[in-house]
Amino acid sequence: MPMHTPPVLLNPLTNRGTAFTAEERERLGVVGRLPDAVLTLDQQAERAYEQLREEPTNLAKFVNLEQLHDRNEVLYYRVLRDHLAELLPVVYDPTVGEAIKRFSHEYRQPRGVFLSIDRPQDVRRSFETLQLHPDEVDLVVVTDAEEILGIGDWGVQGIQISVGKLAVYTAAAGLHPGRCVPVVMDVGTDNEILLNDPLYLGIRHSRARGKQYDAFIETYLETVSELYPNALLHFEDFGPGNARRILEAYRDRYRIFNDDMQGTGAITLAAAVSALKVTGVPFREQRVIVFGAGTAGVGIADQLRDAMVRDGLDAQEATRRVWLIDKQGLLVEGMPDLRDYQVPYARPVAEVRGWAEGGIDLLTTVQHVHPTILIGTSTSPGAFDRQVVTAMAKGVERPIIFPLSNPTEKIEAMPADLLAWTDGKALTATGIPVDPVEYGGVRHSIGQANNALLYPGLGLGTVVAGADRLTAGMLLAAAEAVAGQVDARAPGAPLLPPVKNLRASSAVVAKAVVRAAVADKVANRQPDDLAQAVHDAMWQPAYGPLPDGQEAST
Ligand SMILES: NC(=O)C1=CN([C@@H]2O[C@H](COP(=O)(O)OP(=O)(O)OC[C@H]3O[C@@H](n4cnc5c(N)ncnc54)[C@H](O)[C@@H]3O)[C@@H](O)[C@H]2O)C=CC1
Ligand SMILES: CC(=O)C(=O)O
Ligand SMILES: [Mg+2]
Repeated sequence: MPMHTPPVLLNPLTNRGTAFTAEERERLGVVGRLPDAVLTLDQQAERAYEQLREEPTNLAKFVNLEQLHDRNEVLYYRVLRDHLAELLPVVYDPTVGEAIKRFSHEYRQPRGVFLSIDRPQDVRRSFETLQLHPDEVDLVVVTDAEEILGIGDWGVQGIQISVGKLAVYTAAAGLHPGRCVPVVMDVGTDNEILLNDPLYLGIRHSRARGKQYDAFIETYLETVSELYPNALLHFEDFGPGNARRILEAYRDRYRIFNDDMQGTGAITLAAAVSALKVTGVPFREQRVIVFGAGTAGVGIADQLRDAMVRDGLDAQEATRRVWLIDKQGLLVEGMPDLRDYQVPYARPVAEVRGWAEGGIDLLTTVQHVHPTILIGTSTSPGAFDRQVVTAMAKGVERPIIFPLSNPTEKIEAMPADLLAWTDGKALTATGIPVDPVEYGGVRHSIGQANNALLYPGLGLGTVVAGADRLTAGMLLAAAEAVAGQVDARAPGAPLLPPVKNLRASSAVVAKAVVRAAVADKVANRQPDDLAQAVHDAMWQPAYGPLPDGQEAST
């Protein structure tokens, strides 16, 4: 018989390692299987952090933290919570992009659920292996990895974005890690690097599309919502065609959320609300250019357009104040390659006649439109260059410029350049974390307009309300709650709350979301004491009493 290791030490949700007391070691049958000393969680956290600091690169830190995650979840989240601003860029954006590219080579052990399009009959039993009851799951994050961050198709390796998004939900908003499930739908990959890599761990064929793909999505949604009827179903980093199609087809039937469209739209709206408090110019007078008209770009366009409608414009007037640019240039009516979701924003031919021969580029559009807001969701690094930015600054006193592409190597412009080119006037926020910038004797803190600053509180609010659906009202409430936490009018102040306050910020967002869910009549719970209910729902990384039934295991 092989040597036995007690399961309590192997399960990261139960393992406490050297923090098990003598009495617990006795009770759990692990006597003699740990060194003698009994450490506190704080001591363990100090040691884990020390080990982490010795790692030479962010990728090595990522691997170190994942191994800790696989050994002891409480300790992992304690370290993450205590050093959130420092470690969020390691477990999430931008390092997670690097980890996704390296997944098959850095692989240590599985985490999450791996669904294969070649075996749709296994979807149900794959989830059943988790042995979770219908009321034991709050959240399922799934990706098909077609458009991971700005780095494209990474096949099965995209599981790490589901894991990373969930780490943020727990660290930032206290979603219980044992009630959250990361999933990858492996539908094949068109990435030749992966298909030709002998160590690639996913299915070795091109991406399934059409009927087979659609049936797989349907199977997924039916199965997960039947097994876990209360769970929020979060979709991440699907390709532009599928992301929107899935949300629109199923948003009325299932409790689904597309983070790249809805979360990004809402955090960008929050940053814009904050910036307009500085400029004093209302939404109905904004002129917006969105550069990169894909999942995130059009999600943002929709949110900003809706803000203009709330500010008094009719839908058509509002749409006319948003200019979308994609690979072919400014999107103009009648272009043969427009995607269906881009069509409403395409400009009339008459408007742009004489602007340019052929495609109309960003600079030309800026020179004609005099935008007040410029958004980057293009994955095109450096696209907001000095010429574009100075042209924009000629037409507006305080240019609002959000280069949102991730990871770092994809960003349209760095804030230091934006501030230098506009003599410190730019109001900016970025998708990646950026250090403060000194300019003109002012220290400018740069808000992180990343959906991670919003979706944790949104998810927590949805869970606390027991909401049947995630409504537009809940998204708007989340955006307003984020914006309400900052006053960007002081020189150099950020447009968004800092990451180090994310836990408190998420609680504020969650309360606003519960109120909106009640107002939208989708809430199944309406707590009398909302602040307490949100606080109680937030899982803390601490060793409580051992759960009932956790006895010596063989
Ligand atoms: N800050 C945040 O919270 C978020 C940021 N993003 C970032 O936005 C970027 C786009 O992501 P998705 O919208 O999901 O991808 P997507 O693939 O749906 O959209 C990208 C769009 O940019 C266009 N594009 C590519 N090169 C271009 C160029 N040179 N000029 C103009 N347009 C160009 C593509 O044709 C496509 O329509 C990524 O870098 C992603 O990391 C996405 C979601 C959230
Ligand atoms: C932040 C995020 O969701 C993205 O870049 O895709
Ligand atoms: Mg994403």
